This record gives sequence, C-alpha cells and structure tokens, in this order.
Amino acid sequence: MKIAFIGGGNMAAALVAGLAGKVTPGANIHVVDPNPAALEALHAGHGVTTAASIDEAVTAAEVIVLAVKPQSMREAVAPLVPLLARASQQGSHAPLVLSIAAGIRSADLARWLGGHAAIVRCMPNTPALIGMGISGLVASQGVTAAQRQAADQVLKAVGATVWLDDESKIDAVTGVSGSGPAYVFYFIEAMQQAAVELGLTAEQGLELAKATFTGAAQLAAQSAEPVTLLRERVTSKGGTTYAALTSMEESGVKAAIVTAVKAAAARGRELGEQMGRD
Ligand SMILES: NC(=O)C1=CN([C@@H]2O[C@H](COP(=O)(O)OP(=O)(O)OC[C@H]3O[C@@H](n4cnc5c(N)ncnc54)[C@H](O)[C@@H]3O)[C@@H](O)[C@H]2O)C=CC1
Ligand SMILES: O=C(O)[C@@H]1CCC=N1
Repeated sequence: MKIAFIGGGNMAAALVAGLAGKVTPGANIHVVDPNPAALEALHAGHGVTTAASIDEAVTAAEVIVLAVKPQSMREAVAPLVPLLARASQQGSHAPLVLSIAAGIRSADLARWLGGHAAIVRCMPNTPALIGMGISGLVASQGVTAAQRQAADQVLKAVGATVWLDDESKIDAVTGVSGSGPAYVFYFIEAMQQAAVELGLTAEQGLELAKATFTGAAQLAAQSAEPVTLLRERVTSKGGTTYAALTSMEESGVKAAIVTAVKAAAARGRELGEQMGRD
C-alpha cells in the first residue's frame, strides 16, 4: 500500500512509526511538509520519501492522510485539486482521503477537494506513539469497502479502531479519547502536586502517580468486571479512599469532567462550523 501524508507533525510521525516496515515499507510512504526538520526526522527514522509541497507522488498513493491543523486544512489541500482531477481524467484510481483533523467535516473537505467523494474522517490520539492509540472513524458515502478496510489498517497500525455510523458522533470521540490523554496527564500532575504537598519528593510523586495510572488502566482493561466494581473494591467503608471520593463528589469533580469532555466535543463542532464557512 502506498500512503501519502500532508503534514508531517506529531500525529503523522506517530502514524508513520506504526506503518513503516510493518504495514508497508518506509519507501512507500511519502510525506509533504514545508518544515524541513520534520521531513528530515521522518526520512532518517523510517526511510520515507519527502517533499516540501504537494506533488504527483501524493495522488499516486492509495491513501492520502491529511494531518495538518484544522485551521490550515483548506489552504493545505488546495494544491491537491488539479492533481486529483488529472488522476481521475487519466482513469487512475481515486485515492482515499483520510483526515485526522479535529472538527473538519467531510462535506467541507469534499468541496475543498473539488468534489472528491472518498473521504474517511478519523480521530486518533497520542498513545498512538507507542502503538496504544485508539481511533474513531467514519466513512462518507463514496468510500468503497476496500478503502474502508485500508483506513482501518492504517489506524490499526497504531492501536485500536472504533467505527461510527454517523459523522456527528466524531466530535464525541474527540472529546473523550482524542483530547483524553491530556486529561489523564492533568490528573497525574494533580496527584504529583498532592504528593509533594504531603512531603514526598516530586520524583516519588510522579513515579507513584504514573504507576497507579498504568496499573489501574491495565486492571480495567484486563478485568472482566465493571469499572464501578473495581472502584468499589478499593473503597473500604469509612476508609481512606472513601474520604477521597467523598471529597471529590463534594467538589463536583465528576460533573466537572463530564462538562469538560462536552466542552472539547463542542469545540470540535465549532471548529468544523468556523472552518466550513466560506
Ligand atoms: N495532537 C493530538 O493529540 C491530535 C491531533 N489530531 C489532529 O491532527 C492534526 C495534526 O495535529 P498535530 O500533528 O498535533 O500538529 P503538528 O503541528 O505537530 O503538525 C502539523 C504539521 O503540518 C505542517 N503543515 C502546515 N501547513 C502545511 C501545508 N500547507 N502542507 C503540508 N504540511 C503543512 C506543519 O509544518 C506541521 O509539521 C490536527 O488537525 C489535529 O486536530 C488528532 C488527534 C490527536
Ligand atoms: O487539541 C486538539 O485540538 C487536538 C485534537 C484532539 C487532540 N488534540
């Protein structure tokens, strides 16, 4: 499979690391980015081919991954329009366009791409860097079964995939798992701060907080029991955990988390609306 990336930043680098030499040889991956340092690192690390601007190698790919910031998307894809039109006139295959950008809607992308129909939107997350990502995906109507499978293969190279039946739900995925790693890091930072305020060193606090997250997340992942039961098992009546969770309830921590996740989803929707306006 030939794969092209428009944008070679953080998320593209995570995907390239998962794909190169596993799903396809590095030489079958082409990365376009105006930043020479990003290209050099990807070429040196994975043997990918590179270009500072969109060229024919992009439309020769079966899958074109759009990995620029939402605010740059419209401008970044404009040079693709004549190349896609030429490829279709020559009767070549229509590449699948796989966008990882938060918010940007398939209908707007299709319009910016001159009516290109084969678009999958997806929302990965940064644990993709260590092959432990999770991505939500949704296919627009012009996507073939083979293209859907290709999109799944690309994202499975860096973790698990969850397919959605309705594009409006991808903003929820953005709020939960796309932005989610930041919430976990925030919680780890808070636990480390508490550890220091209780007299431990910053290093000890960080080690305890990180290992607690890793252990609890692995336990939740591996256990057949509901997460609620796992929580209750830690919580002895009248004990220390009960004191902490009661304090969290009184401070409205759960409600605040729910509100925060909804704010991320709403921002995704808003970005799509803003960028989709002509
Ligand atoms: N960082 C994250 O946790 C996640 C990010 N995303 C989405 O991934 C996309 C990329 O995000 P990051 O990799 O974090 O950003 P980044 O800033 O690390 O990478 C963006 C890259 O695009 C390049 N670029 C800018 N204009 C360009 C153009 N016209 N043509 C080609 N390349 C161009 C930049 O030089 C940069 O290397 C965003 O749309 C974001 O919404 C999705 C899931 C998670
Ligand atoms: O914060 C953002 O906009 C991107 C999308 C999901 C995670 N990071």
